[in-house]
Amino acid sequence: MKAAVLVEPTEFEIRERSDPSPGPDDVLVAIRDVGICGSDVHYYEHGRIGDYVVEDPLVLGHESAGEVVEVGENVDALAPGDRVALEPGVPCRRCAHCKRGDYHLCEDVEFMATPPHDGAFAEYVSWPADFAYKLPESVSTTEGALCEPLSVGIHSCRRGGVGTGDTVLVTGAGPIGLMIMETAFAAGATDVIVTDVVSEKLDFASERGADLTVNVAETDLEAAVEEYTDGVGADVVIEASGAEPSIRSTIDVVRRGGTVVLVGLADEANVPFDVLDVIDNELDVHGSFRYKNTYDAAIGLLEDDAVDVAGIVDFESSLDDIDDSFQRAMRPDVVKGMITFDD
Ligand SMILES: NC(=O)c1ccc[n+]([C@@H]2O[C@H](COP(=O)([O-])OP(=O)(O)OC[C@H]3O[C@@H](n4cnc5c(N)ncnc54)[C@H](O)[C@@H]3O)[C@@H](O)[C@H]2O)c1
Ligand SMILES: C[C@@H](O)[C@H](N)C(=O)O
Repeated sequence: MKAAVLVEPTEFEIRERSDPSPGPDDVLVAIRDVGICGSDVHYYEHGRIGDYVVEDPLVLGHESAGEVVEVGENVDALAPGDRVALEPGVPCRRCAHCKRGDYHLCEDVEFMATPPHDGAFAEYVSWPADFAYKLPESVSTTEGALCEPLSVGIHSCRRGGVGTGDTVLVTGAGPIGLMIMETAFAAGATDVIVTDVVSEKLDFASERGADLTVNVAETDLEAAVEEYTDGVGADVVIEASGAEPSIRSTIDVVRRGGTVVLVGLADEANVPFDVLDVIDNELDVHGSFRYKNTYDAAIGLLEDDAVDVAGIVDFESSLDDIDDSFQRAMRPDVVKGMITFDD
């Protein structure tokens, strides 16, 4: 099979690799669509994210979906021809975190495209069948692949307890912020405010239903939220930019007794946070790391047309054009690029 292998920062090689063969509990999937995520771009540009360093040639891509072409002998739930979305993180299933149900916190998780584990920019992937979710007829493999960022949105809204009638502030209008907005509306939020520093991103968020957008490079966020919420503040603030000023601003714009969810990964681990504000205003501050038990929910939301994920795709390209696609995905006005494979 063909696979796009990152051999050096900013250098892919299309290499011929042997087809993977599924184990007894696995399915072999012919990949159809893979999204280009910000973390793929980061590995492409810098060859590392924090302590995760690309030391050997690595196949990137963890937002994927395709068609089952072979199943292992123990697999009953899926059959060749089924279209599936692949949940990219497979936990050990045995540790204390897995056993208490927090499998996304497993320290031995094998996550696609996180060194040393290969991802899905390849013609075939063999994957545990219980981390491959069958797509109904009405859900495309593009949407199946985008169940991954949608899952980040679902998990963060669950962490924030987003509910009916809430005003939710989402900071950052990248793919993750947009997926959080989609999920917040589906969870019953009536008002979603979105921030960014790029006006095109905010225009796009408005087109997709944001009730208020704030360009924080030009406008005072606290004043804008105060005006919009009659001085109360947002019920839930979900930080999805990773920008330090944005992280710091979250506790200034959430209402007393409200909830802050931190999703964006700051470049610096030490971001000043006024703990007295947290205590005095009785804030709930949650981290949100990847997701657990979200794929069935994501597919259900897509089947019900309760969310739109395909609308964030700016371009589709082939595996052979992966270098150009990554260069294009790095442009600040681009939200999502996809690599697609022929049937
Ligand atoms: N916790 C998790 O599980 C998880 C999962 C996926 C991504 N992430 C992180 O979430 C963040 C968002 O991911 P993404 O793929 O959408 O990234 P992205 O870079 O595409 O989007 C971030 C957006 O934030 C905007 N921004 C920059 N400074 C800002 C500021 N001061 N205020 C408001 N917006 C600002 C940018 O213009 C951009 O549109 C990243 O930090 C990413 O690493 C976390
Ligand atoms: C969750 C996923 O989208 C993220 N990029 C990660 O690697 O953790």
